[in-house]
Order: sequence, then structure tokens, then C-alpha cells
Amino acid sequence: MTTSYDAIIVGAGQAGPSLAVRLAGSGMKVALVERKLIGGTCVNTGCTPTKAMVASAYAAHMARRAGDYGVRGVGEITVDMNAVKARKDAIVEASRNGLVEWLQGTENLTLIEGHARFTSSNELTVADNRIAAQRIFLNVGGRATVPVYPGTEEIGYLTNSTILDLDELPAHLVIVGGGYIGLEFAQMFRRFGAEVTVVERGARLLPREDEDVAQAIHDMLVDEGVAIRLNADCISFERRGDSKVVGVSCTQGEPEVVGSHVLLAIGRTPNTDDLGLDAAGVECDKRGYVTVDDELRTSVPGIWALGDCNGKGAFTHTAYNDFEIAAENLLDNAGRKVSDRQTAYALYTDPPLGRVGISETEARRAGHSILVGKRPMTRVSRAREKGETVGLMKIVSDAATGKLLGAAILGVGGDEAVHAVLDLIHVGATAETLRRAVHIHPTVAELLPTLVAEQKPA
Ligand SMILES: Cc1cc2nc3c(=O)[nH]c(=O)nc-3n(C[C@H](O)[C@H](O)[C@H](O)COP(=O)(O)OP(=O)(O)OC[C@H]3O[C@@H](n4cnc5c(N)ncnc54)[C@H](O)[C@@H]3O)c2cc1C
Ligand SMILES: NC(=O)c1ccc[n+]([C@@H]2O[C@H](COP(=O)([O-])OP(=O)(O)OC[C@H]3O[C@@H](n4cnc5c(N)ncnc54)[C@H](O)[C@@H]3O)[C@@H](O)[C@H]2O)c1
Repeated sequence: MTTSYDAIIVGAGQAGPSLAVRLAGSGMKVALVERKLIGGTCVNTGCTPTKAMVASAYAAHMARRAGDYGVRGVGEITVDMNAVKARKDAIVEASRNGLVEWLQGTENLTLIEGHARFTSSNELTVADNRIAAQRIFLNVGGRATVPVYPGTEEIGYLTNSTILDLDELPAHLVIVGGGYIGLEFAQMFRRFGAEVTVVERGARLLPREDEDVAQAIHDMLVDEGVAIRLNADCISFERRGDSKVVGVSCTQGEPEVVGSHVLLAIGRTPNTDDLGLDAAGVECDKRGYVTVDDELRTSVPGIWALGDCNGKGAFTHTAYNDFEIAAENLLDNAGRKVSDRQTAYALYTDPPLGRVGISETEARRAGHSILVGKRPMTRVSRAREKGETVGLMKIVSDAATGKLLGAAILGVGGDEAVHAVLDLIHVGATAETLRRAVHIHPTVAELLPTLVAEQKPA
């Protein structure tokens, strides 16, 4: 027997739950299918646990630096991984439970546990149940990419999910991949007390960032004792006694990196390979991302794809924005589009990197003649007062139109301060508008008007 709904949502990640509640609130009979944990990656194995652990690592770091602030009596700092894990687990559990309660308390909404698979363009199976709807929303997210290199399965690798279960400190954590996931874990585990080596195939970290920004992050990690191997393409794994060996193809340095644990952080794979998309006729690109238009409609009328699985964003805020676009266009005929979204994200190292709009390199590549304002955090009084002067801040604007194009704030509070520029870019404002704003002293954001006043052709 098939149960019919007005709408089915597959995946309770960062778009699904809000969409389910909104549609149910409009009077639709809604099914939300989740095969694992409500809240998806962000709540269970992504943002929430990692930022909780980043906070523990920050506390350890600042405790070690207590003397710099005149605080005495702090002995040797060690980190109790059991306690770090317990704190992180409690935060994750509270978030997930809050979500579950919200969903369970929503009228017209049925939560279905299990893996959903299409049998046709309007029908899915979940275990032995058949469910059907004229509107189906995919919010299936992604998972850590696991390579097929020799030895991968033998070494007992970690991913962003399984590393969260560790309740003991790795002696030497080798991280394959120097992207967002790799770098957040690298600094965090170094601060917990582990030896850490990052193996990155690229010539530098974070190729999407400007070279000065990526270099500053590189230097900051090296200063804290993280070893970074660049131009080192991981090609194999081997278990040797208690050690794990990462074989690298490189022209400089050792062809092997030996550690006690290996974390794979080489990117994400969308969860679209086991969804029966062929049976529905839904098209994907060659990397498995569901193809969608500017309003998140797939190639099949009545099926939408939201969040990481559509390849248009890779963040919680972009997944949530996808919910708004889909819901408001369907219910309010709002005409919202993905292309109206500004690029914005943060890398949660300490200090964090807050990024909005386009980088200096991207602006130049796009043919803009640009003005750039830049200063090291050593020249930001709030950073000096806090004793946290690592990093730099930079604003890029278009010399011809005066419009703000982008900003990077690698510095204390950079993830928050960058929103001042994000909101102005969102409304198409000029650097002059920002220059005339009066910001609060002493803050990091206070320097943003000064930065644009100091902009020079670059
Ligand atoms: C370590 C890490 C740290 C991160 N930190 C940040 C951060 O600080 N800030 C940020 O913005 N982003 C961060 N991200 C990215 C963020 O987690 C994702 O962009 C976000 O979770 C995407 O949400 P989503 O709804 O698209 O998918 P997901 O959150 O992945 O949810 C998809 C859900 O669908 C379910 N599902 C999949 N297939 C099926 C099926 N066939 N049937 C039923 N259910 C199914 C899955 O079980 C999952 O629960 C991080 C990611 C990682 C891995
Ligand atoms: N702060 C945040 O918002 C945050 C934090 C973590 C993750 N995320 C999301 O998760 C996504 C995935 O993150 P990620 O770090 O896994 O992927 P990524 O694509 O950002 O980085 C992967 C890195 O691995 C390297 N690499 C790939 N294969 C390799 C090999 N064989 N040997 C050595 N290096 C190799 C790549 O050159 C690249 O630098 C990000 O795009 C981001 O959207 C966001």
C-alpha cells in the first residue's frame, strides 16, 4: 500500500526540517524521511561538534598563554579527551533533541526513519513502506570522500565523523587534505597535544583564498607546531605494526608520512548514488550533484534539490537559504533565486577567517580594476588589547564603480566582523558608504571604514 502526502522531504539536514515545518504549517500533509540522525551533518558530525571542540582547543591554548596576560599559578596544561568529548556530545545532543522535539510537535508532519529510494518520479520506498507525493524535496547532503588508494581499507582511517568518537589523544595524527576540514582538525588536535602532519597535494593551502591569506594561515599553523607537507599527493596507505603509513608522491621530502592515526579530509561526496535517481529521471552532474536551476528545481517537475547535494553551496547557511528559496517560491511566489546569494563563509581556525564576496585574485581575474585596503592584525587595537594579533584584514572594491567586492578578515572575531561588509555587499553599497559609517570602538569591525579610506590601486 502506498501512503500519499502533499510533500515528501528526503533528509533532515539543514534545509529539510525547516522546510517540513513551513510546508506543514501551510496545511500540507508532509513526510520527512531521515535514515540516520535528525540534524544531518552540521548538527551531528560537522559544524556543531567541531566548533565545540575548537572551543576546547582554544581554552587549552589560552591556558598555556595565561602568563602572557599576567595570570600566574597555571601549571602544565593537559587535555582530557574524555571530557572534551563529553562536552561536545552534550552540545550536539541538546541541538539534536531540540530539533526532534520541534519536528515531533509539528502538526501535519510525519517523521519516517529509514533510507528513501525512488521507484518513480513521485514515489519512494522506505524499508517496506511506499510513500508518494507530487512534490519531493531532496536534502540528502554528503559524506566524506574515501579514496580507492591501495591500503585504504586496511589502515582503519578516520573521517570527520569517526574522529569525533576518539576519547584518547592520537600520538601523531596525519591529515590527508589541507582544506577546511583538514585545517580545523589540524589546529584543534595540535592544541590538544597531538603531533599533527597535514599532507596536501596542492602547492599551497586553500587555493580559493588569496596567496597572502593562505600563507598567513600556513604560517600560523606552523608556528603552533603543525607540520605541513605541500606538493605531496597521497597515493597509498599501509599498516606497519601500530603505525599507519601515508605514501605520498612528491619531488621533495620523504615519500612516506608515518603516524598513529590518519584522518581523510579530501572533500565530500554527495549522497545521491543510492537514491534511485534513475528511476525518477533526475539528472546529476558527473560528480553526482543533482542538477538544479536558479530556483532549485531539478530536471523533473515536482522534484527539488536543496543543500550540499545540489553543489551550489557547501555550508549550513547556504542549505538554509535553499529552504527559504524553495519554500517562499512555492508558497509566496517570491521569485527568490540562488544567484542572489553572496558568497560568504568562515574557516574556524583560531583566529578564524571570515570571507565574503570575491577575493582579490578573483576580482582581478574577473577583469575589475581594483582598490585594496589591507592591514595586519598587529595594527588593530582590539587585537592588541586581547593579545591576539595573528592575521590580516583586507577589503577589495571596484575602482570604477566604487562598489565593495569582497573582504577577508583573518583575525580575532573575523567571522563576526566580516558581516559588516557582507550586508553592504548584499545591498550593493560602495566603499564610500562604508567609509562614512561610524563603528564602535574598540572592535575589529571599527577598522573597516579606515581600511576602505586607505585603499590603493592594486
Ligand atoms: C567537519 C565539518 C565541519 C563543518 N563546519 C561547518 C561550519 O562551521 N559552517 C558551515 O556553514 N558548514 C560547515 N560544514 C558543512 C555543513 O555541515 C553542510 O554544508 C551542511 O550540513 C549541509 O546541509 P544539508 O542539509 O545539505 O545536508 P546534511 O546536513 O548532510 O543532511 C543530509 C541528511 O540526509 C540524510 N540522508 C541522506 N540520504 C538519505 C536517504 N536516501 N534517505 C533518508 N535520509 C537520507 C542524511 O542521513 C543526513 O542526515 C561542515 C562540514 C563538516 C563535514
Ligand atoms: N568552516 C566551515 O564552514 C567548514 C568547515 C569544514 C568543512 N566545511 C565544508 O566541507 C567541505 C569539504 O571540506 P574538505 O576540507 O574535506 O574539502 P576541500 O575540498 O575543502 O579540501 C580538500 C583538500 O584535500 C586535498 N587533497 C585531495 N586529494 C588529496 C590527496 N590524495 N593527497 C593530498 N591532498 C589531497 C585537496 O587539494 C584540497 O586542498 C568544504 O568545501 C566546506 O564547504 C565547511
